[in-house]
Amino acid sequence: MIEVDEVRKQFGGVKALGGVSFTARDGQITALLGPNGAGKTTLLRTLVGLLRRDHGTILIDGVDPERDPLKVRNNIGFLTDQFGLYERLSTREYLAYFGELNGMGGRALESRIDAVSEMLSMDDIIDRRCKGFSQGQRIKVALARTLLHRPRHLLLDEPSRGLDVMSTRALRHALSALRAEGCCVLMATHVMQEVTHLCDDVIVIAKGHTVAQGSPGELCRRTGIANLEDAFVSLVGEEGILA
Ligand SMILES: Nc1ncnc2c1ncn2[C@@H]1O[C@H](COP(=O)(O)OP(=O)(O)OP(=O)(O)O)[C@@H](O)[C@H]1O
Repeated sequence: MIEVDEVRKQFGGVKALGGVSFTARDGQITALLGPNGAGKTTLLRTLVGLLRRDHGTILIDGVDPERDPLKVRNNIGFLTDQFGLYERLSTREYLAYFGELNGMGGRALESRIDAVSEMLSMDDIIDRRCKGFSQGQRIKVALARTLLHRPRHLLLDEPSRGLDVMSTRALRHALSALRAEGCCVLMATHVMQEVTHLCDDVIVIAKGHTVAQGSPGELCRRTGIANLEDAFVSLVGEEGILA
């Protein structure tokens, strides 16, 4: 479970997070929805301890990432918006390398690589060198790396960007399977269809503040608007969209 209370973060004069509070539960996929610049990436980076917050409380299964970063990182998979692949390595070699860094090895690592490759439909790229991979192929490899050590918490920054229809479906199936295993998934996205069909809970943030939290149905009921996209626009306001 991820518990966030009144988290603030400022970069010089830019207030990226002005007071974000929410709870993301185990066995649920929680969407982080917000206009460009709302603070989603900053929030995810702060949750994994890559950025220090200025104010507020963060607990990942009761552990503060600033107090015990190693414990929290062992318990989290983070798909960032910036990732580097090692172009001279094949996907399998790349995953084996990061698996070993996470303390995995031997047959267990080999079969986990096979399982993740199957989960994300990566047969065509698993034994190819990463050099020249398309954006969608690169995201798949990064996602596979994120899932390798079976993290209890999964933080994803726009995971479906650049993915084709089949890969998007594979991603949805993978996330549904992880939810069924009790994983806590927190996912920043701009794809409303994904939120409607996949997510149990939605956190709406605008200008660094939590505006609302609830299921897609609850947000529609609260705003009196049947369509989630229109409900979202109503919650953040035109000002939020243009910020
Ligand atoms: N390292 C940084 N230095 C200065 N400003 C930053 C830094 N990182 C983020 N910001 C600013 O903080 C605000 C929030 O940015 P953030 O990337 O978290 O938004 P986002 O919700 O992820 O946006 P998008 O949907 O466009 O990816 C923006 O105004 C951004 O310019």
